Amino acid sequence: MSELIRASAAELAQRLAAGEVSAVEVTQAHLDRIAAVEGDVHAFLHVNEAALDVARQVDADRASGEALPALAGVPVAIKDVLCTLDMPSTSGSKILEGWVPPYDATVVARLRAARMVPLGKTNMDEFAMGSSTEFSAYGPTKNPWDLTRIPGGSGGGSAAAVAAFEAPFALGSDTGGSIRQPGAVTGTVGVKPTYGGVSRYGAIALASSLDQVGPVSRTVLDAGLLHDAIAGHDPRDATSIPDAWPSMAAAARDGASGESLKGLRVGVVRELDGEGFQAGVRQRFHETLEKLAAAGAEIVEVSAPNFQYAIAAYYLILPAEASSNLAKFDSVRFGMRKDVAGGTVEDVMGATREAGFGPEVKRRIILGTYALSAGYYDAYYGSAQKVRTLIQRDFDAAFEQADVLVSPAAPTTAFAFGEKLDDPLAMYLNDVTTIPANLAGVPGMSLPMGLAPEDGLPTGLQIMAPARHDARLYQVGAAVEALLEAEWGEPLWAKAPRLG
Ligand SMILES: NC(=O)C[C@H](N)C(=O)O
Repeated sequence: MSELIRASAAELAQRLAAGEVSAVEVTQAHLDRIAAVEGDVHAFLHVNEAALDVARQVDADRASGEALPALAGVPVAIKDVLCTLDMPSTSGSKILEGWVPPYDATVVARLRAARMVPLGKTNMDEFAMGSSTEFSAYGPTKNPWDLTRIPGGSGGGSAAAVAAFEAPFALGSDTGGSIRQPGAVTGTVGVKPTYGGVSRYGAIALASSLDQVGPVSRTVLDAGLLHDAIAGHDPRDATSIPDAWPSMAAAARDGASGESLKGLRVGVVRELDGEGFQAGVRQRFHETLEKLAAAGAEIVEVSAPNFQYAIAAYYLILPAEASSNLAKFDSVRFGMRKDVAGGTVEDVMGATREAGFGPEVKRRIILGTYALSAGYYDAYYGSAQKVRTLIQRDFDAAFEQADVLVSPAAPTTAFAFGEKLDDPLAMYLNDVTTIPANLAGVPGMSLPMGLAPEDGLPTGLQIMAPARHDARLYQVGAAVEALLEAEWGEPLWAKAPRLG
């Protein structure tokens, strides 16, 4: 295994800038790794044939003395929910099989402007609906820690690619936990930025009032570097916040000393612990709290009584928005078309959607259409929106008592394939800790907090901050990471099976 694939993006950037290694060498090392482990992991739906050309151009420009951006030549993987001009973008669905968009998502354009090297498109649950990648129309991704287990979802491909050293970092999207829950179960770092912090232009929409694009990586600093590369105002996304953002990477560097933990008020959300949480996850969580207290943090218990309704509200709001967002897959404008001999336009649309959408997508379209139908609108969608406001108020109250809120990032470690496939509610419960942040628009980070004693699999700590205070997540996250790594003697990812 080349040592280049185990280097962080920050280290690669430094070595590239110093001329110690070329972008072609770094890219080739990752392509070799992809070739070696993809048969087991299946993190990618498409590997970028142009990756080496992009790398070669970076090397040529560097050789000619051109001043290049800091991450020039660093490879990155991209979740297939994001539109890419030169690669198919399927969102994990058959209905978009082979579809190559006519434009790049803004975040992808920003990676290109930063001269990073796109390695390919990563697997995901169809249209980001799921927590295991088992709903991908192209077969599941396997968890690099245990190939019989799920890598989380919907962004299991991005998380597994990073955990298996196929990419130093990757882009994901998080509507109810799709960056953070895969992060938790693969021992990686995942961040859902503040709603509006990162452009969604060219991100295939699931639920527009919840979706955010964000980074997945092996270190908090790397997540910050990628976050910085994609953040900032985009006039093409009406929900994009116009203000400038502080550097997340700088916050991570600043946090690593641990100084910021002194006197930090860490709020433990009572409702996100206890029943339904795996014993080993709870054990690691409470040990982490003890370590934070020993490092000078003040641990306070906070209550968010309406969080218990978050999943119920989410599964009305999300299907309502998704059913309307997915109406555009009508067989006329783009994507799959199933012709029906002698049929009407409606017949063709019906046949296409029947053939093109998988079971979870159909379930949510039916749920959403029902929730929005005349006579039920106020009872379901209207009530869910009111619950959403109550959850936002719970956050406001909690952030008066605490600077950050913490919980386990997922209730269990990675489960086995098939375990929750026939039980949608059991699948939905995976996001019990992550959904509140989406409903309120606040940022959340998941980072490794050790292996669960009963199964030796990664557990994740979630840190949440008030809206627009993403930098605080990085500062605190880097401090927690340094604290835990000092005790383990090495980062968690160093314990991952080598594969390949
Ligand atoms: N899209 C997400 O953030 C994942 C969530 N598990 C869902 O199925 O909606």
